Amino acid sequence: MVEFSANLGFLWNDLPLPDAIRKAKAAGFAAVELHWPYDTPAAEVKAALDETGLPCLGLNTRRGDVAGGDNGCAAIAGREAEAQGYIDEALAYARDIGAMNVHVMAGFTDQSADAKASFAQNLRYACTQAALTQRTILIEPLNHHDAKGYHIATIAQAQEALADVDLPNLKIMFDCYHLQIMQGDLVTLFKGCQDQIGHVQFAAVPGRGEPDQGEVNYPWLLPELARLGWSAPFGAEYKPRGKMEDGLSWIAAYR
Ligand SMILES: O=C(O)[C@@H](O)C(=O)CO
Ligand SMILES: [Mg+2]
Repeated sequence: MVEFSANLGFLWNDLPLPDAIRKAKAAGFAAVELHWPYDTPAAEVKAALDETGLPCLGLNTRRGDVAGGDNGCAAIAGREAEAQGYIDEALAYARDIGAMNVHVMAGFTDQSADAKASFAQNLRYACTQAALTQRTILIEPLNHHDAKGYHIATIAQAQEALADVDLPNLKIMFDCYHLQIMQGDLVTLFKGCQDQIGHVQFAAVPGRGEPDQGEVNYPWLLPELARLGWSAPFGAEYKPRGKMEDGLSWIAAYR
């Protein structure tokens, strides 16, 4: 059966994280994943995970100065100390709550050789630290409408970064929403990098709402990716169009 992970960066994000975890459990999700949980003590998140029995699949490194336009800084030359501080923080939080993946946010760059070198240096650091506790580091191509100028926007760019680093615990976050916008042909794209994928996410295109309308036929696509071998929960990373609970009927198409 296809299972889902509730991305609590978008779902129930008006609630304290422990309550959002309980809501995800009650709605039938098999896991949760987080964006930036740092305002909530890890012990509170861990207690809610233990209470519900839900695993947390991952969380992101901090983005830096968001009001100033940052979206991560791991590929910004000259900010390595800051980036590595965010990596340490994220890995410590992940360890405390038992999350196995940390998504390292690259930031906006000119994709110069310096940016690529800085990204590789920071990712090597992240992977080496993550390996000490058998964790995986993720990088995610983001689409050029929502995140214009983000360091990686395609699978080829992510694969180039993986090749530069060449460590087995660096994987790709395959977000169908971003990749449909940037590349399309999602099944072929998935097959071309399947062994390099660490997590799969999805949302409607366009609009990023519930995955029940738009360009991508998810009730066909997600079972197809499962048939091809993807067995972990798919990350429901969408922005509810209306009231959160009213939008959950999309799940019925998979039951
Ligand atoms: O797709 C996204 O935006 C997320 O997966 C994320 O981690 C933040 O950019
Ligand atoms: Mg995503």
